[in-house]
Amino acid sequence: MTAVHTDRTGARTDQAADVITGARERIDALDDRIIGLIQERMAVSAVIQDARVSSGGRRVNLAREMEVLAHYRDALGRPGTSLAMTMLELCRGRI
Ligand SMILES: O=C(O)C(=O)C[C@]1(C(=O)O)C=C[C@@H](O)C=C1
Repeated sequence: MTAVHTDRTGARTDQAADVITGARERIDALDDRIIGLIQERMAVSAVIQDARVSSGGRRVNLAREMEVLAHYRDALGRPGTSLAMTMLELCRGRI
């Protein structure tokens, strides 16, 4: 690769392109696992919500959602709150 060439990695050298390609494969594998965990979380959340609704309760439990939001914020900072909100929307739909 010449110094001015950029391939789909955006790298300017073959060495950097190899590092990026390898790291992207790891990211793709991690994303597959993360998506699988999210789907598993959605299924567990549905069990909880169904049990609550079947018992006459409400689908949503805001006190518990505050705990979930705090958990993500404490671990990941402010963007963690946004991530948790998206996760909750995936698990219980929009409110
Ligand atoms: O923990 C519960 O009570 C749930 O229903 C699970 C869950 C969640 O996905 O974390 C989903 C909906 C509720 O509003 C709160 C939390």
